[in-house]
This record gives sequence, structure tokens and C-alpha cells, in this order.
Amino acid sequence: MDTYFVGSRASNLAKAQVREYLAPLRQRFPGIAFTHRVILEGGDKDRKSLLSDISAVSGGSAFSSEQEAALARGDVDVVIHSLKDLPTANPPGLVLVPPPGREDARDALCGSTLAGLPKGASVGTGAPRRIAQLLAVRPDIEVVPIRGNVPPRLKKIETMGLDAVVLAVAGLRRLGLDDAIGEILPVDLFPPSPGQGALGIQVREESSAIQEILSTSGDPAVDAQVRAERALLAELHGGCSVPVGAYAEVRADGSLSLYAQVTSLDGTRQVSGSLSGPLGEPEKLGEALAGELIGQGARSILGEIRAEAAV
Ligand SMILES: NCc1[nH]cc(CCC(=O)O)c1CC(=O)O
Repeated sequence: MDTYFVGSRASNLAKAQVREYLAPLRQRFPGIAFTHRVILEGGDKDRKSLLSDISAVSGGSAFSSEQEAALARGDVDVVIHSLKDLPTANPPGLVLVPPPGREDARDALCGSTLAGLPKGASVGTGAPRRIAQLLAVRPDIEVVPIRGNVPPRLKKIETMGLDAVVLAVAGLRRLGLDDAIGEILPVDLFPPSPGQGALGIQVREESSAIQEILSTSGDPAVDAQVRAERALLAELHGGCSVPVGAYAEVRADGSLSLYAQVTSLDGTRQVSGSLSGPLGEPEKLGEALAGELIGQGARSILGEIRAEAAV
């Protein structure tokens, strides 16, 4: 029997994503064994430091560099990431295959609705994009930095006395925690992180046999969506830690439409725009919309944030 080793982070969310991805493949290929292997990451071992500090020490992403190293070494044959945690720069020799169907890409407010938040409410989130978007619509909110896996972040509503926390709908659904959702935030004011809700399925470039097997699970529409969103992010030179929101949709006429927003951390400056193009050229669409946002001043908003982070 052929065996393929499938790597992921140790969290319950990562494990749920592995089960979700492998179930149809196991049905389709009963003669192949898919064996899960947990690979620990810097961001999992160290739960206290700021993520930017961990990345600076490891020289890569706090949530994907160990997975990528294990894949490149041949310890595993496939890695299943949350696509939004995966940097847009692909290491040499590794490629992404088209992801399967996407979970809801939107963010949710847990603990309250937006309108139900009292003046000066405290809302927990550590993501610069979420901080910026919240302050853009509600400058009175006091943002409380929190991090950790999804269930502990939810618990912080009680333990830290917060009015609400912001979390991705996708992670909550995959963990069966949808009951915690107070309100799903609208995409026009709160466009999600590029790739949010989609899986990042990474393999070695030379492994054609596994690529052929995994291609049976790929969703071409989701692939086009996330390619457009990630191309925009790459063009803006952003990673998962910049306040860039982007969401692509396939229209009824078969075209791809992309909406994106860049917001200053304090929520006072914002540029946004949308553009559509052919489904077959998602990267071009992402780059074109990034160019439009740069024309509106996106670089100066992002430059200010980098300058602050460097201090
Ligand atoms: N950065 C943490 C992270 N990485 C992936 C998800 C779940 C959403 C997804 O799969 O895109 C989450 C939690 C969150 O943002 O609430």
C-alpha cells in the first residue's frame, strides 16, 4: 500500500482541517494510506512573545516555516495550512496545489453585535487588519491585544472581561463553535485576510504522483479567488501582519471580482477599491487592484505602519 505523510500544526483547528481535507481523498483512493504527522511551530511552542518577534528569530513565518522545512526535507509529502497564515513568497522547490472548497471567509464578532457594543467597549484581537477595521467604524472602541488558539481566545471574553473578540467564522465553524458568533461582519467594511477560510495545500514541486492525487480535490473557483487575493497582498508587499483586507468572488457571468481595502492602524486613513476580470487571470487582477490602491496612497499607509513596527 502506498503511504503519504501529511503534516500540520498541532492545534485542534489544524487537525480538523486535516480530517476535512483527507476524508474525500480516503474515499476516492482506498488503496492509499494518508498518515497524519504533527509538526510544531515557533508560534505554537512560544505562546507569550509577540508573533513579529518569533518570526524575526526564526527568519520566517511563526506558523509555517517548520512545516515547510519538514516538507522540503521529505519528512512529510503534503502540508495542510490555513492559507492566510502562509506567506505569499513560496520557498524554492515547494508549490501550492488548488485548494478544496472554501469555508466562510468572513470575520465574526463574538460576545456581542457591533451595534450592541457600548461606547468605549473593549474588543480583543491582535491582528493589525482587525484593529484597523474596527477603529475605522468605531473609533471609540478600546482594542485589547490577545493571541492564542481559537478556544482560549473565546474564553478571554470572560477571563479578561472583554465585551467581544473578533475571530474568523471559518475557524469557529471547523471547531463546532459557531454558537459563539454574535454577528458576522460585513465584507465591505471588514474584508477578510487574503485566503481566509481556504486551506493551503503545499507539496514538493517534483512530487508529481501526489500532485495528481490531490488535484482531484481542487476547486478551480476557489483557486482563482485566493490567487487574486494573494497576488494583491504580494504586490503591496504585505504579510499576514498588515492591515490589508481582500475578498474575491466569482460572478454569475463567470468573471472574477476582487474587493480590497488598506487601513491605517488607528483607523483614520483608508483606501479601497474593486475590479473585475477574467477567471483565468487572477494574478493580473490582484496586481491591477493593488496598483489602483497604491495610486490612492496605500504605500504611505503601509509605510507608516512599518516605520512604527521598526521602532
Ligand atoms: N491567525 C490564526 C488563524 N489562522 C487560521 C484561522 C482560521 C481561519 C482560516 O482558516 O482562515 C485563524 C483564527 C482566526 O483568525 O480567527
